[in-house]
Amino acid sequence: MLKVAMIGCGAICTSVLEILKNDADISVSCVIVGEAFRAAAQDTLARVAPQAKVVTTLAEAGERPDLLVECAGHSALAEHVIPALQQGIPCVVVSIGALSDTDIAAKLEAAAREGKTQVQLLSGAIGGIDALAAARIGGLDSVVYTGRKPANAWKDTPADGAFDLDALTEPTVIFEGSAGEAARLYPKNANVAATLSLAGVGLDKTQVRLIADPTSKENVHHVQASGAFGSFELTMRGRPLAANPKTSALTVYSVVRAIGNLAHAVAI
Ligand SMILES: NC(=O)C1=CN([C@@H]2O[C@H](COP(=O)(O)OP(=O)(O)OC[C@H]3O[C@@H](n4cnc5c(N)ncnc54)[C@H](OP(=O)(O)O)[C@@H]3O)[C@@H](O)[C@H]2O)C=CC1
Ligand SMILES: O=C([O-])CC(=O)C(=O)O
Repeated sequence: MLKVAMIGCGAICTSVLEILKNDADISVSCVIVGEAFRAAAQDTLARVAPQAKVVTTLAEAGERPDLLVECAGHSALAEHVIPALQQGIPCVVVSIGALSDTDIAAKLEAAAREGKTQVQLLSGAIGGIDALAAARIGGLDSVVYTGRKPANAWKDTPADGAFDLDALTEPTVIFEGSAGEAARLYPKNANVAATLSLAGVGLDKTQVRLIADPTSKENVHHVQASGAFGSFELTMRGRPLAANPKTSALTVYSVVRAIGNLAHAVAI
């Protein structure tokens, strides 16, 4: 039985817990939340993971998990993931854009080395990371990423104000630049851009375009990569989660897959 601690009790975590409650090989022992979120998290866990404690730090849980799963936000890496790695607890994370801060990226790697363990950067809402990371070994020439989401997915971002999102009638480019800049400006919407960069040509060289599309009901991720291996082009049309239109449902399944691969006898 794999004992799992989770960080964040939002859209991804709740959907992950709903799926995991039927898996006899996995037990979620605690969910780490911010102090202000304790009561709401208790209500959620009563429904989807009654055995799990609500805590604000891993230390408060009083027991060591086999795995720490981050599905909270960029700040959770410094706050919870780095200390856990230092203690030798393996971690999987979805807030990959946090690594656009080179200080956090360096501390994450140093912590995993110190704890003689590993942090796995999950593919989340995007596919093809296996192909891209393999292609990088032969040498990549370019990676171009376009992220297109419905207009409401850009609420409470720098695009909200710079553009009148409610009044858009056609697809509108709200950002064009490097993946590093996209990840910093859009921490809840450009984790895919960061993931593609880290697997590919890096945060500065990965070209990113972000589009608010009032005609779309999907989160559409388009990637073009070329290099010594040849080239590929990929389009993912992700269904957004009802609880958070910024997040594609595939992110949930990516987390469940990663946990299952560590818990089950056969991994795929
Ligand atoms: N790799 C990928 O493809 C994707 C990655 N993501 C990442 O996953 C994150 C979570 O997504 P989602 O579940 O949809 O978002 P939600 O906003 O629905 O839930 C996130 C929850 O985590 C909490 N939280 C944030 N920071 C911390 C922290 N440091 N410690 C404890 N709790 C924290 C939030 O609290 P509060 O609201 O108070 O901040 C919120 O309750 C996104 O922010 C993004 O970084 C999302 C989609 C795709
Ligand atoms: O879930 C998605 O479609 C992608 C996303 O939010 C991100 O890249 O941060």
